[in-house]
Amino acid sequence: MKKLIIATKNEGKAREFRSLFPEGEVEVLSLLDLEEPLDVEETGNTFTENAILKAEEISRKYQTTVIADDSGLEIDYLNGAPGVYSARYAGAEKNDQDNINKVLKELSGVPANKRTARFVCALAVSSPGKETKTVTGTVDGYINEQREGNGGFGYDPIFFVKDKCRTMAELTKEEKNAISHRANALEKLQGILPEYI
Ligand SMILES: O=c1nc[nH]c2c1ncn2[C@H]1C[C@H](O)[C@@H](COP(=O)(O)OP(=O)(O)OP(=O)(O)O)O1
Ligand SMILES: [Mg+2]
Repeated sequence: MKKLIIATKNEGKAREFRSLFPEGEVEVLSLLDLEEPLDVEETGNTFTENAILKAEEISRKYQTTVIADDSGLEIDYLNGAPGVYSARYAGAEKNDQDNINKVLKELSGVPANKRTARFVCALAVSSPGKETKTVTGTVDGYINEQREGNGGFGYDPIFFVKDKCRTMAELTKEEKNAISHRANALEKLQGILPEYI
């Protein structure tokens, strides 16, 4: 079976990638399945730059095809923050609950029509001896007043999906996979992926 490493230490992302690839066709591993994985520093100014950094470094180390995902939340009222700092918004320990609390505090009292936001996902695919390619996917929504739902990960409990009238955390796995920024980006990658795996 073809093997693909997803250059992530985020269990939520790894779970979604496993379910986005048809079972039995591609074996999807993440850095959480490997011993002593590298920690790639995210020094880029954009999601795309960070995805390239992660994909190329991990692909070089394991000499195999790697997809990296750099993603996050852009809130218009905060001029695009937390953006590339989404994971470390409330501090270096990358705590989802602290990050959510910080966003809710910053948007406290802000009316519904000014709470527009989007999730962005940049994917980079890298393979030894091949040119790295990137794609980006997005999904639009609003920042909810409080947490709702237990599904997903990260900022999902406060991300109200425009087209679903529920938060991302209230959607089933299948519903999220049908509309998410990650699924949207992966769809764009499908056409070129066979050249890499
Ligand atoms: O579908 C999503 N639903 C909710 N939140 C999400 C989603 N997708 C990204 N996010 C948030 C989580 C984290 O705060 C940041 C990603 O940061 P990002 O650096 O790309 O990932 P990470 O550090 O958790 O793992 P890694 O770099 O090992 O892939 O955006
Ligand atoms: Mg990261």
